[in-house]
Amino acid sequence: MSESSQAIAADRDDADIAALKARIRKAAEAVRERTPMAQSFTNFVTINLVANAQLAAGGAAAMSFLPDDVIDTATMSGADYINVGTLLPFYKDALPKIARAFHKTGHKWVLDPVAAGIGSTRTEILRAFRAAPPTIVRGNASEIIALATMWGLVSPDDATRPAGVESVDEVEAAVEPAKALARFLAASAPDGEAAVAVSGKADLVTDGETVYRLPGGSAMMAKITGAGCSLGGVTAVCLAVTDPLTAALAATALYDRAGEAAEQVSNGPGSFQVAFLDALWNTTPDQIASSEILTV
Ligand SMILES: Nc1ncnc2c1ncn2[C@@H]1O[C@H](COP(=O)(O)OP(=O)(O)OP(=O)(O)O)[C@@H](O)[C@H]1O
Ligand SMILES: Cc1ncsc1CCO
Ligand SMILES: [Mg+2]
Repeated sequence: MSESSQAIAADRDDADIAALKARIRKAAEAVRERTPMAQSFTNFVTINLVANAQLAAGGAAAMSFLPDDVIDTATMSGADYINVGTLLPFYKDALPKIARAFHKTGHKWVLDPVAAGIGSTRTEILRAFRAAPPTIVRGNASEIIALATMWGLVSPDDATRPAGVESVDEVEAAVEPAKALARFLAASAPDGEAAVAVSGKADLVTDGETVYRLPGGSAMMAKITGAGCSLGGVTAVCLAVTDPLTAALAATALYDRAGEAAEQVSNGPGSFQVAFLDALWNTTPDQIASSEILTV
């Protein structure tokens, strides 16, 4: 590329990021104004943190494990959240049933594929979601790699090993799987829009075309359980008011800023979790929208 075309491309990138930040600000303001409800079918370990984080971020929460409850309430829920962290045998029927109902009506939902790759029940459930996919997948790097591999979107390599609930891969290793996953989700979405968010030291969000990187956060976020699970729930709150890419970016940026603020005023995991909820509450749409977003 010549120097002048490089400069034109850089200007276009700057304009795209500015437009995206305007959408993020509008979404963050809409969450505060409208208190959108995002219903969750989530794991037992972190269910309380998920609900509290959704409230602190400006949304409303409702938890259920009954397909009829979840499917009926979807009409009141701006977007749903499904997290497969702790599974029971009946989920094998319940979760695909819920996903199919959402698919039929075009209801938007966020999936956290916790521990993707571990156990035949979890694998069966995650495989079933391929035919009725979510709008956003949010996970750590290992989970994103495992899900994209399971769905046949990237070729298997040694990264298909079970990952547990903690990531054993760097965010960078998940770039191509995340893009492939986002393109697959977009192709299945009624309006052609979807996103994938990969959390870690530096977070990554993609719509399948562009890869956005969001630096920041706090290492203490990995020392409490459920920073990732609750980020999924807050992403669903944002998805209730905006498009998938903007929702994933807004929630990710909010978590990075809130993590930094909480680290400043806490002195261990217990006080960090409390300070983190306060920080979710106190982080402004302006701070969220001013977050650094890189496309290189
Ligand atoms: N080392 C780190 N530095 C900065 N931020 C981090 C770090 N590790 C995690 N985070 C942040 O913590 C949040 C959760 O990410 P993480 O990758 O730990 O999710 P997870 O593994 O799914 O968590 P869990 O399953 O416990 O809910 C994200 O907002 C991410 O940016
Ligand atoms: C610790 C743990 N085990 C199953 S789900 C969960 C929460 C973090 O993913
Ligand atoms: Mg997780």
